[in-house]
Amino acid sequence: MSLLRIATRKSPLALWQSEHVAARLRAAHPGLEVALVPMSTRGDEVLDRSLAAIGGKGLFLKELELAMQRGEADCAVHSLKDVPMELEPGFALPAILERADHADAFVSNAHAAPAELPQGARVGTSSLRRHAQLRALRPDLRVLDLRGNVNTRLAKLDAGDYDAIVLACAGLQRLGLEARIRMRLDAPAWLPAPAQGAIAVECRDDAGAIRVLLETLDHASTRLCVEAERAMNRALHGSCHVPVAALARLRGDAIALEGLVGSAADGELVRAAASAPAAERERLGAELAAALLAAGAGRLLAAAGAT
Ligand SMILES: NCc1[nH]cc(CCC(=O)O)c1CC(=O)O
Repeated sequence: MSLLRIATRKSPLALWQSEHVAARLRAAHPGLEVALVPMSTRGDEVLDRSLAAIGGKGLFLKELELAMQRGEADCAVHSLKDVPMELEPGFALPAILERADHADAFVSNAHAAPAELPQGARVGTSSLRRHAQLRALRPDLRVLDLRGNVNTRLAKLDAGDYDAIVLACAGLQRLGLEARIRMRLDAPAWLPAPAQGAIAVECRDDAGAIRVLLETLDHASTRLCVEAERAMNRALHGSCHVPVAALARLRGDAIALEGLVGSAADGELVRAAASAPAAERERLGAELAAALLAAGAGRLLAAAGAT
């Protein structure tokens, strides 16, 4: 193979991530030519309706998968947290890159932390997971919808539409916007989306040579952790537009997994944590999901329309 074509969304973050994968591939495979194929997806175009209403986050992948099926691209780069728990049949994720910062970021021009927001302040996020955790911290906050790419969301904050917003640290760091982070929102009090901060590369599962090439970028310990997080998420509902958070960390040969299910309506959070040998990460994820359900998470998921 001499040319590898990477299908990518066109947002600045998606382009950064795809350029990053391209640079890593060029470094690992001298002589390989790598080109980006930027594409628009329905998830990027339809901004006036919620993602759930237009079919969930899989919409960000669909067009890229069609391009691979048509033979117009060899692989596609995604934020793993946007990849559905069940991949489309015929596709594989041969590379999960080393995870960047997994945490969420509190971003505000006037306030240094959620605790310092005035009573009834307006906080922007369209994530049920962030919404529920914000309401758990501060039931008085007014959580308002906020869609669009990272730069668009920051522009809306700067225009005064919100007193604060919550974004992923990883996205801000990749875009050179780390200075916008006022406070990291981190475990155990605050949990990220399953697989947040990890970049994944998808290809057709029948693309043997491409798979082998992409596998050179795979980061084993990141994969162990995000597979545990995704197993938990999969056992809870099967989609990704739900108030579910998870964080797995490797401690020697064991994985420590924390998870929560929340309610955006009233800020109730159901939490659980467990550890297991890394080899048993799928079982660990399923068992943590069962523990969350036993603690009442099913009612919160049903209320969020996830079941
Ligand atoms: N929902 C969009 C999205 N998908 C991945 C990231 C951040 C990068 C990552 O998690 O690797 C973001 C932006 C955000 O949540 O602020």
